[in-house]
Amino acid sequence: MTDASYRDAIFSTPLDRVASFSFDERVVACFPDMVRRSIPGYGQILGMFGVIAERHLRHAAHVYDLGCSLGAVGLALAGRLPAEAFELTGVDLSLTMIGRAREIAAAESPDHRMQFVEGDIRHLDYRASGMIVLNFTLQFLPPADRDAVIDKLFAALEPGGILVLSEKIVAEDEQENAWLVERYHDFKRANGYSEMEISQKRTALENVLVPDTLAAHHARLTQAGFSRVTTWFQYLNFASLVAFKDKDALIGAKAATQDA
Ligand SMILES: C[S@@+](CC[C@H](N)C(=O)[O-])C[C@H]1O[C@@H](n2cnc3c(N)ncnc32)[C@H](O)[C@@H]1O
Ligand SMILES: O=C(O)C(=O)C[C@]1(C(=O)O)C=C[C@@H](O)C=C1
Repeated sequence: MTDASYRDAIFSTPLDRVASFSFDERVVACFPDMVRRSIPGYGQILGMFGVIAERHLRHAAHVYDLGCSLGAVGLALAGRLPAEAFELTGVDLSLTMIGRAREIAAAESPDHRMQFVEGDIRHLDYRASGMIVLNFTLQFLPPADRDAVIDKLFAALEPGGILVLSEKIVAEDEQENAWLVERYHDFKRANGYSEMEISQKRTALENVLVPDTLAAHHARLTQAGFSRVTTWFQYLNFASLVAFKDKDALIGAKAATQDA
């Protein structure tokens, strides 16, 4: 990205009281560095969105990027697909994120049709879409609100449509989960975070980022009506799933340049 991005040092000094994590201006300023050093596989997941879209997106279809932050999903698609291939709407609760996303998209992909709107993905009137992406967003909704959002997204998807859902996850087995969390903290150490940063961020995320199990994600997506759900990526306690609206979605994947 060409934007000025600062190194994430938000939890690097001792805090008397660690406030709940929020996507405020300090987080926006260091967000690219924070996600790169905190989400295992973040860059690899982004790199696959264009590849998946090439195979499943109807020509000129509408795409939603929900909880878009600085618009990385749209930029990833724009890096791979021509301007006429899709139209994208990014939605985020944080107006600061949306403002920066608009600036970055205008600078980096001025020819692609991408708009960024402030909004709560729980209360949106969704338009028909070929692809909907939730890249590390559902985990921030209160658990009780998650089913209804996924139901709405299923209804908004066109025939042949896909939902891509990336999430921090919790393993059902307690020991397996402890191992994954410990290795995740090692991953953060290896990326330059101190013990204090790791522990204060953990406290700040309590009751803010509430992870589900992979089984719960699969069950929710299946319950909403998706015909097929596949976990296509997992790196420690971070995973990405793709949910297909229709039964024949797998054989329905098209050649990269072919129009639907
Ligand atoms: C971890 S970030 C997403 C990262 C981003 N998708 C990416 O790929 O770089 C989570 C985002 O979800 C947004 N968010 C949380 N709850 C939301 C809601 N109810 N409606 C819209 N956005 C929400 C936050 O403001 C934040 O920008
Ligand atoms: O730092 C952590 O512990 C995380 O869970 C990473 C995570 C996420 O998964 O969304 C949490 C908050 C920030 O948005 C960036 C990354």
